[in-house]
Amino acid sequence: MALLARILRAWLRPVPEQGGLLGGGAPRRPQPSGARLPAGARAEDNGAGRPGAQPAGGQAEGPRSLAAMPGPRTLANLAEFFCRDGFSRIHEIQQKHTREYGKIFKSHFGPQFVVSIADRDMVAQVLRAEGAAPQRANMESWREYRDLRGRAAGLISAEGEQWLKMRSVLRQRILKPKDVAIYSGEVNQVINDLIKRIYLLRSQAEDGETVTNVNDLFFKYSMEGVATILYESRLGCLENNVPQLTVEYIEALELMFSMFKTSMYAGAIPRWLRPFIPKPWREFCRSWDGLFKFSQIHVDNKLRDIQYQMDRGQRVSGGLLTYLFLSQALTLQEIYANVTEMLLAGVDTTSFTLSWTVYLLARHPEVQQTVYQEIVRNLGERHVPTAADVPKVPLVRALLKETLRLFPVLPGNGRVTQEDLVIGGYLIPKGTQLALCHYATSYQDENFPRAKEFRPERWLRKGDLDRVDNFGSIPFGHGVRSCIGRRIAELEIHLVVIQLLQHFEIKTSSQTKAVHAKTHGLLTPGGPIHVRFVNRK
Ligand code: HEM
Repeated sequence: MALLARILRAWLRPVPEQGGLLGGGAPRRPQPSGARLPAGARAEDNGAGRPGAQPAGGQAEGPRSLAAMPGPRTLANLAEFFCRDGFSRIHEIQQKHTREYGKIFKSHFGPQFVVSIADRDMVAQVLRAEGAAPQRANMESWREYRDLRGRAAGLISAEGEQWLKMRSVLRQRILKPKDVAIYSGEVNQVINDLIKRIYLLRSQAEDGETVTNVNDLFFKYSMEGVATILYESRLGCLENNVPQLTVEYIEALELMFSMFKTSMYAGAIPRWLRPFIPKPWREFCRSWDGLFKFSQIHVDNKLRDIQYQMDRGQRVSGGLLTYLFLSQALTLQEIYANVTEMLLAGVDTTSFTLSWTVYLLARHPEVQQTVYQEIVRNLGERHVPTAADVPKVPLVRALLKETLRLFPVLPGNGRVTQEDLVIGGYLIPKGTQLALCHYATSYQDENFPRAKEFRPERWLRKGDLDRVDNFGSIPFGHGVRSCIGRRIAELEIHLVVIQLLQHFEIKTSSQTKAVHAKTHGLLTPGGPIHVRFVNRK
């Protein structure tokens, strides 16, 4: 009974705990910074508020306190997640709560306290106000693992000065389109293997055309593509017999992603409960061990190659890893950590986006035909594209933007406020965890007319002065802490979409089912996607 009472107390009282992959829902107890609070504003949170509540302290003007902010009640929220499988519907819950409580609302998830924002202009306000080293979420569990094993933090888990130093090194090689354009050749080799694999899988299908699980196919493509750039070597993911080391890595990655669901539960479990519920933390560590081991082996292999060339007085040149070694701007431990975290961040995100793209193309033949015609008109039927060709096919870029608007792999992003902010009329104290709900904003008609419809052309610029950037859809985040792998992902997706459409017409098959998105940290297709790859005449 005493234990039960302790658990309930922990659930119902906000205390700091751990975050998800890139910050969705990491908790932080609001830290009132009294000196900066306007009179009448209370920083502490007293439970669920009511829409339209009066400002605290009886003042008619000035920002309202968090106590006045509406939001679901703690127990109702718990029931939503634990009894109604809310973990797989986080994106829908964003929309539901926005309808019920408005575009800014608060929620408790066990010991976690989060202010959610589902308004384009408020999101812009938060992101434009951020300082030199924004904090996405409380990455306590990630850092705890790294301290336990004596490992360094990478870009995702590092903060402050340490993050700033690593970001300024890495940004020099992969942040701009021209930095990654040099990888077109390597990416095209991977695409070549992918297309061969599609021919093979088709030949094994009864109708000679259907591929029954494009999710799996694109997972292998993305892993091979990202690793080609990060490790400067091939892994063999698209071969018939995938090397054992890669198989082990995929297992660790799968464990990590099944862990996101588990770690979301774990995020609500205080550390002192671990002896009673040990599995989530044990698996979290086991999975990180596997991911680090894999990266370390590949990084060490490359390091040996470089050393070998240097010992023979040969000129050494190469990509990202070679640059990191030669510049010595990062320690070896930091290189391991960054490559590990980038691979983790880069594989599923890219592969789920590709799966959604192909699904949408199969479901919308008229859109597919328009994109194909643009490719043929501007690049030809057989030309193997490079990064330099992508601006000639604006519809391909628009296709990716529209896919990510409808299915943003990370349906929400996070920030921990670094100073007191007034947002939507509420005073948000420094240290508050914000959830930026860009799944919800992506589906608001005021941001995107006929928002539910798949219309890539909405992203086409009408003239040189026209900017279609829209804070309603920011699938790669925004600002100095935005996705550092964005240009890599775009290169991999743009080039493969062009080549897929040059080779095949993508059609639904009798086995293609409507696929519902599920969130387990990432927005994934809820089941395998089947499509037919029909030869172009
Ligand atoms: C379609 C593919 C991808 C999507 C939608 C995506 C999305 C995101 C988002 C939303 C963030 C958080 C940004 C913010 O807080 O403002 C992020 C961060 C990050 N992403 Fe990506 N990402 C993708 C691909 C990649 C790839 C290919 C890599 C690496 C090769 C990568 C590496 C990272 C890293 C390291 C961070 C943390 C950056 C930092 O904290 O400084 N991502 N990504």
